[in-house]
Amino acid sequence: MLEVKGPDRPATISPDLVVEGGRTGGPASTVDVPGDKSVTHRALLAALLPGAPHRLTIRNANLGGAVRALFPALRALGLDTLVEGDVLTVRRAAPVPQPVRPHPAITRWPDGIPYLETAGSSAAARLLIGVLAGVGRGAVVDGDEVLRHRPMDWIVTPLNELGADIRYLDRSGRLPVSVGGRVHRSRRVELAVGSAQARSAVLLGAVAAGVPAELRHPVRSRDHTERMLAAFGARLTEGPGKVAYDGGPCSVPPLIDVPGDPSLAAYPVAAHLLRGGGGELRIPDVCLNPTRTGFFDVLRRAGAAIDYQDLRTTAGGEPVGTVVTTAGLDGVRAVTVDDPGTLHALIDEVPLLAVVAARLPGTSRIGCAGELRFKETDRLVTTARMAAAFGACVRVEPDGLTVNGPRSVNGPPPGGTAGLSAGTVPGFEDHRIAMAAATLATALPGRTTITGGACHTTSFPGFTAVLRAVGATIHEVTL
Ligand SMILES: O=C(O)C1=C[C@@H](OP(=O)(O)O)[C@@H](O)[C@H](O)C1
Ligand SMILES: C=C(OP(=O)(O)O)C(=O)O
Repeated sequence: MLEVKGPDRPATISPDLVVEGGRTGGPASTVDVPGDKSVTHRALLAALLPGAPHRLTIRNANLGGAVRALFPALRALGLDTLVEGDVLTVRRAAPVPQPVRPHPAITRWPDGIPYLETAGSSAAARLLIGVLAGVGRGAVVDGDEVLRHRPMDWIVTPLNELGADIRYLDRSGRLPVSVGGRVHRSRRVELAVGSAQARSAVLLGAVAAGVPAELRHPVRSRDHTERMLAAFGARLTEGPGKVAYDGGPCSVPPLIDVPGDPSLAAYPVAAHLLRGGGGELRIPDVCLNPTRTGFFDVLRRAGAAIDYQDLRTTAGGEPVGTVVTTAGLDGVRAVTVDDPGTLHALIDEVPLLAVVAARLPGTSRIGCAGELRFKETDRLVTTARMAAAFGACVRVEPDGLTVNGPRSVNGPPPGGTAGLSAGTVPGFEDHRIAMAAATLATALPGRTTITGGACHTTSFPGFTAVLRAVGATIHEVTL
């Protein structure tokens, strides 16, 4: 029996998701997905950079739980957030203190600095710590019970090398931390992990402080921070394995447009491919930054009909276009991810890629994925357990997953289920696991219940509506 490592998952707190699979209606030929979560986080935090406008408007914002997790912390720092449709406005306002989340070992919190807490969002906490260290604003940064188990030394060690004074208030390497001092030493720092959150936190710290720095990194993972800062006028030089900042100024514009989230577009694309039967699906205005398109690129290389059209570049420096997919997996081969760059370009899509791979003939291998053990759950283990509940054969390796699909070299029969069946499947209160399960379930005849599956709102508000638009029958069950 596989164990889910890390913190005990909370008892299911989200409603279940129920999918009546195999009953596809007439799918829409075009669907939209929300704005990108990573770009929205960065745009929001830009409001804390020196010289940021008094009023910052973010259009097409992702308004899922992970982004909203930043609102109370920003409010405590004197920035109010106003949501109108998918437009997010950040304005200066009187600070509103954030209530302290009880902690089993801390009864007295540091005096005189605000307590900031970003619920379960690690991107929010890590990037916030970087910006605070850069602007020299003291604060306590904390998270929920799950986030308190995720590694923070990835950012604390390099930021302290640059002169910040970030201290662990309980366990070493974990939240909560106090942020003090200020980035002031110009250094070359080596990042231990490929995490884009780590690189972004340190880069934001250096740029917010106006202190030159060179960051050596093992993988060029998502580079939205670099693109955004460059669009703001920061002078960054990039080379293999490094990014350098010269200490010069940058200026935050009053309006930031967020492109569609490719990690979210992956679900309707996968549902459409799994459903089969031809027919074209178009998803416009998706961020096609190559550090994010790994899911599509890997499947394209394996023979899936996925195309990019209407390509252009936004003012923020992000490539954007329409993702066009033709339904069906006929002739698509097993997939292989064996380099860190590709893995990081699909890091949040690994659970989804694994369930798609369970429908591909032969053995698929997703490697270089050790960092997935430090997400909301150990996603190598939770992916395997979720997939096993459908009857899929997914093996956890030290650094990834091996997925055994059906044997036939000709692929599964059209509309066949490759030995997978609907049933009750754990969602582990992890949005990526729950959404991958729901997507596979759309293609399997019968009813699948994903326990706690409605946690998809963390990153994908409107997930059920988008799946319905591509023909799925899906609803939430509130007990
Ligand atoms: O930089 C970001 O916004 C993110 C980077 C990734 O995490 P890591 O960079 O830690 O791999 C990703 O999993 C997360 O959803 C968002
Ligand atoms: C891992 C994720 O986010 P974070 O690391 O910011 O919690 C995610 O959205 O899948």
